[in-house]
Amino acid sequence: SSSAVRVTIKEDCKPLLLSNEQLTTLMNDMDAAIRNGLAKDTNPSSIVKCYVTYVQDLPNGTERGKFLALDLGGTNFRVLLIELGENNYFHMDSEIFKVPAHIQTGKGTELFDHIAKCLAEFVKKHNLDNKKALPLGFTFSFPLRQVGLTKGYLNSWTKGFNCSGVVDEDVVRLLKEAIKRRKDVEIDVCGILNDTTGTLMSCAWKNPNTKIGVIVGTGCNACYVEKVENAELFDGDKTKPYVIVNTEWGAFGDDGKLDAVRTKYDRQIDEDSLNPGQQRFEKMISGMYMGEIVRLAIVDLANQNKLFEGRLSEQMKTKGAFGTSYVSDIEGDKANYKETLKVLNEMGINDPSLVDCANVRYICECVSRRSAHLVSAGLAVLLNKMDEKSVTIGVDGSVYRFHPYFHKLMVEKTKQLTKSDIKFDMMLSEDGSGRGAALVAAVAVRDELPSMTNGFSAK
Ligand SMILES: Nc1ncnc2c1ncn2[C@@H]1O[C@H](COP(=O)(O)OP(=O)(O)OP(=O)(O)O)[C@@H](O)[C@H]1O
Repeated sequence: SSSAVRVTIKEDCKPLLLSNEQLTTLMNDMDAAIRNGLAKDTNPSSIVKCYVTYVQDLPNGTERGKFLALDLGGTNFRVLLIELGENNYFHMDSEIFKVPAHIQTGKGTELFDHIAKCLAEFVKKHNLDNKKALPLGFTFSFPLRQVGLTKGYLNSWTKGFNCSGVVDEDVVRLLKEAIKRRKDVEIDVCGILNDTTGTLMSCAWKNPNTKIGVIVGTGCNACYVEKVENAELFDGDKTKPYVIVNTEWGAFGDDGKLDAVRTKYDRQIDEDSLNPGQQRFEKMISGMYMGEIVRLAIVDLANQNKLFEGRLSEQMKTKGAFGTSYVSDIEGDKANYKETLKVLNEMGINDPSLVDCANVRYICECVSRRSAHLVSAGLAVLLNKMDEKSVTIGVDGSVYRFHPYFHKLMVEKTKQLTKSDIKFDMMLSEDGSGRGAALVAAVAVRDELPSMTNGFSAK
C-alpha cells in the first residue's frame, strides 16, 4: 500500500503530479494551438498543425469487397487483407513484417522498396486475383500535409524513424513508384491516412456517434470531426459539412508551452531522443517513453540512496531497458508485489525490500497517471471545442489497452475537465489502423457511386 512509500520519494515525485489548475492552463494553451493550426494565417507558425485528412465520409455499412491495407508507423509494419460483406460481415488476414533498424533510419527508397516487397509477398501468398488492381488503404502514422485523399507530404519523421529523402515528398507517390519498380503486383492506392483517422473510422463503423480517434501507443495523437468552415486549409468538397482533422497534438509544447510542467526526466528523454525539441507532449505520454521516464526516476532516486540502498544493476542503468509493459505489470500487481519482484529481478535488482517495491510502484503510478491526465486534458479540449452533446471516443494503442487503470483514469479526468452538459464514452477501437485503412479505401470506392454517399450526420 502507499503507506509504505517513503516520504522522501513522495516529495521527489511531486513534479510528476498535475493539478486540475495546471491541466486547465495547459488546456487553454492547447485550445489556442489547435485554433492556430486550423486558421490559414496562423497555421504556418502553429505548433499543433491540425492537418486536414480529406476524409469526410463515415462508413455506412454498404461497403463491399476485398481491400488491402498497409500499416506503417509504430512498432510493427503490417500488410492486411480485409473483406467486407453483407450484415456487417468482416474478415481480416494480416501479416507482420519487420522493418530492420537500418531501414528505419536508412534511405527512403529502400524503405518503400521493402514495403512493396512485403506487399508483393503477401499478395502472392494469399493467391489474390490480381488481374484488376487491388484497392489499398495506407495507414501512415506520421505528420502528413495532405492535399487530397491520395496525396500527402511528410512533414517530419517521429517515433524512431528517420529515412532520408522522404520529408516534403508525396508519400503515396513514393509507394506507387516502389510498387511499379517491382512490376509484379497491380495496386490502386485509394487513400492515405493516419492511425488516429483509422481508429475513428473503425469505431464509427460500429458506432456512428464516434467523433474522436485517439492513440496511446508508441506515440500519442488524436483526430476529430471538425466543421469544414473551421478547417481553413481544406481545399476539397465544401458541400459536405465535416472533415476529419488530424491534430498531431504530440508536438504540443515544442514552443515551450509545457516547460512549467516538464520535469528533469522529460528534459533528459528529449535530449537523448532521435528528435530533440520535438513531440514534447507525446514524450510525456506514450509507450515509447513511459518506461524510460520511470527508469530515469528509479536511477535518480537510487543514486540518492533512496532506493535499493543505492545499488543499481547494469540493466537498470541501460537506456530503454525498462519497457512500458513493465509499468502495466507492476501496477497490475494485486497485493504481494509478485509482478514487481519479477520485473525488478529481470532488471537485475535481486533482493529489493518491500519498501523498494512500494516505491517503484509509486513511481510507476505517478508517471502513468500523469500520462492519462495529459491525454484527458487534450480530449477535454476537443470535446469542449466541438460542443456536441454526445460523443463516442475511439481509442487504440497498447498503453490504453494493457495498462490496468488507464481507461479509468482517462474517463475520470476527462469528465472533470469537460463542460458538464457534454456526455462521452470511450471505447477500445480494436485494430483501427488496419481496419480503418480498408474502410477509407472502401468508402472511396463506394463513393465512386455518388448515390450512395453519406457524410457525417449533422447534430
Ligand atoms: N502491456 C503493456 N502496457 C503498456 N504499454 C505497452 C504494453 N505492451 C507494449 N506497450 C507499449 O506500447 C507501445 C506500442 O504500442 P502499440 O502496440 O499500440 O503500437 P503502435 O500501434 O505501433 O503505436 P502507434 O499507433 O503509436 O504508432 C510500445 O511503446 C510498448 O512499450
